Parts: sequence; structure tokens; C-alpha cells
Amino acid sequence: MTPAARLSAAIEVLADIEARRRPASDALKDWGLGHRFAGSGDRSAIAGLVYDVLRRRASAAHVMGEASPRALLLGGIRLARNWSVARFDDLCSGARFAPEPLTDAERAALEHPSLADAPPHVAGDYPEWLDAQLAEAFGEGRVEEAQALAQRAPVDLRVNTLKTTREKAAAELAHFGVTPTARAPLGLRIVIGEDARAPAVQAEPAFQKGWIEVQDEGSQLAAQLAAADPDMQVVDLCAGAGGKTLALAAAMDNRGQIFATDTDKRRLAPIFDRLTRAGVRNAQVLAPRGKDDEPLAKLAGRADLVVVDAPCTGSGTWRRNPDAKWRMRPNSLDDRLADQAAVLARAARLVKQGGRIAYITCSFLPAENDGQIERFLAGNPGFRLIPPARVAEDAGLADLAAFTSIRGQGLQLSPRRTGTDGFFVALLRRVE
Ligand SMILES: C[S@@+](CC[C@H](N)C(=O)[O-])C[C@H]1O[C@@H](n2cnc3c(N)ncnc32)[C@H](O)[C@@H]1O
Repeated sequence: MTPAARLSAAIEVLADIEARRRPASDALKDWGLGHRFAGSGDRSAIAGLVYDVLRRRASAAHVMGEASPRALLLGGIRLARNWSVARFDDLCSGARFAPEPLTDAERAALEHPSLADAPPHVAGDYPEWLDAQLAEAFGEGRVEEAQALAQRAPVDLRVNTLKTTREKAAAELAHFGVTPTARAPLGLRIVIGEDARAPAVQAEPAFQKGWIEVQDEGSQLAAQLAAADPDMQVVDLCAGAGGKTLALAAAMDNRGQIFATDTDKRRLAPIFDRLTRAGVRNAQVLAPRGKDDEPLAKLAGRADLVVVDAPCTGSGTWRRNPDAKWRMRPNSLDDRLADQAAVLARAARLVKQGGRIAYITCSFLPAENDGQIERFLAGNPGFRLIPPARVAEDAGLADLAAFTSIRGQGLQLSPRRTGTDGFFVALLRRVE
């Protein structure tokens, strides 16, 4: 496909997303199935265009003065990739498979795309109903924080110290131009190029050998902040596909014991292969056998550390899932708040006296973070908050103390603050 035909295809996919209010991934998949002549390079280039536009959906509509799929594509790419008007003129030629030529109004809008008079939720590209929560989390800096969340994310890798060292992995992956992550001691970063194509990391021998895992630097830091020791009994209560379990196992040097579980067996399914590939020997996966089964019943009051990588809105990962931010609704936030309270209550039953709960979300919404911790502490007088600065210091990440969350209950990472996805981490100690 020509670059111009890819633009037309991206407009078609955006039209499908808008008309049927469906996830971008579904619309892209269907487009691929209906256009079998398109190769993988075409499909990933089209996906790159669509996701770049979705990151800037509101500001694109603002600069173009309308929200048609074509306007979103033109405005979104202008803002996200800084293309010149001449480049658009070249591609939008009206030739076969190419978009129609620019109108005078479109050209004028693309020449001077200004967000000077845009309200915060438009300049920052987020749903208007979340404005109060962004203001609470980030104060005056909310537009800049949201703009950082509207950038394309890099691909971060965590080097598995059960198999290799960061230096060896970096040498093996030099062709990706990897650089060490700034804060996570085992991370390697790959910056995505202008075409937005993600590197095929999974096809690399280093990946097949279990040397590396794909894991955002913020997620790596969250696991490190939990400060798991080699002699601990650790529960990973919301283990999902096992990203945190793998990081904890390496931090514990394959010693002690990790019990990994999740209420959703399907989400847990990939963990088995991942543990094998990574050479993890200190993790047991305990899948629930039925709706009311508690596979961890025998551990009640015995765990040194319970990691709660809580189900959340995922607002901190908007860089990677830009259509999730537009699809988010107030009732989905309410559902997640109820889930989080339930998982915290479960964690409280498992932890021993003197043990800790590490509460983690990939969100910046205070209701899911500080608010959830405040409610838990009010209802569980036997627990105390470990001061966030102490948490950072104990994990060997003292610099993170500067990113204490708005109401002081945890550490709040974000693309603007720490160059990572948005993560919240709070630690609670059971004292009685
Ligand atoms: C953020 S994801 C976990 C990601 C995973 N820890 C990782 O690092 O790859 C949250 C998980 O919590 C699970 N979950 C939801 N409610 C739960 C509950 N009450 N108890 C345990 N897990 C729960 C979901 O199925 C989901 O897999």
C-alpha cells in the first residue's frame, strides 16, 4: 500500500470506531480481515496512525473545527507528528486510494493549529467529566500531565536477573537502540520511531531465552517498591498474566515462596508459560476452582507481603490505550472502586502481624489511590500507612519520594513526573 492509501485506510478505521463506538483494536482487526492484500507493515502503519490520532482526538477536533474521521486524522497527525502542510498536500492528492485534496478551510487549520483558547480537557485530550479529578491529582499542572499522557509510549523491557545481566541483554538487543531506563535498575528502553511501529521484541532470541520481559518502567518500579525479600512468603493476589510475579521472583532470587492467584482464570492462563520461560522456581499458581473458592485459605494471617496490583481504570496507561480514555464512563470507575475495596479486604485477611500490603494501581485518579487507602485505614485500625518517602528509601529508590501523591498516602508516578506510565503505590503494615 502507498503511504496515501494507508491514510485513507486510517480514516476508514476511525469512521468505524466512531460510528459503532467499538474498541480500536477490534476495528483494526476487522479492517485487516477485510483487506487481506494489506501486509503486516501496512497494518501496523495504519494502527500507528489510528492510535496517534486517538491520543489527540479532542485537540484534533478543536484545531480542525469539526470531528469527522477525516478531520480527526488530519488534525491528529498534524499535532502528533508535526507533519507539514506540504506533506499533507502531497499525500492527499485525490488519486486512486488517496484521500481527497485539502479544502481551503482544512489547509488554514493545518497551517496554524492553535490550542491557545482550548479548555483544559481539550488541550490535555481527556474526557471533560474527569476534569475535577485531574485537577485534584495534579492541580495547575493537569494540562501538562495530560499532554504527557497523550504522547506515544516507549517499549520498556525488564531484564530477568535469573538468567542474565542488564549489560548482556543490552548487548544482545543493541540493534533496537536500547538505552538503560532512568530509574528502574533493570530496565531497557526502546523509543518508537515516527512511523509508530512497535519492534517485534517477542521474536527475539533474548526474549525466547527468558532474558527479558516487556514491562513498563513504572510497573518495574512498583514491583521494586513492594520490597520483597528472598526469605518471604509473598502473595500476588491480582497476578493476571504475571508481570509483577515475574519481577518479584527475580527480586527474591528464586527463593522464598510466591503464591500467585487471580479471580479470573483466563487472565491467569499466560502466567504458566511466562514462569517457565523466565526460569522461575519459587512461584506457585493457585487458580480458583469456583466462584466462592478461596485458594489461599490456608495462608490466612501468614503472608509477609500481599501484593495487590488492583483492578483499576488504567488511566495511567492512556499512552498505550488511547481509546480507553474516551470509552471510560463514571459507572466503570464505581465498579473498579468496589473491586479494589474487595481485594484490599481479602489482602487484610492474608497478611500476618508485622507483614505488609503493597497496593498498586496504574491510575492517577485520587478516588482509586489516596481515597481507597484512606477508606481502608479508617475501616481497619490494625493497619498503619508506611510513609511514602520511607517506602521509596527502603526500596533503594529514594528519589521517588519527590513524587508523593496529592493526599500523601502513596507515590504517584506519571509520564511527566517520572517518564513512566502512571502508577500509584502505597504500603500498609499490619501492626495488630
Ligand atoms: C492490573 S491487573 C493485574 C496485572 C498483573 N499483576 C501484571 O502485573 O501483569 C488486575 C487483576 O485483578 C484481577 N481481579 C479483579 N478483582 C479481583 C479480586 N477480587 N481478587 C483478585 N483479583 C482480582 C483481575 O482479574 C486482573 O487480572
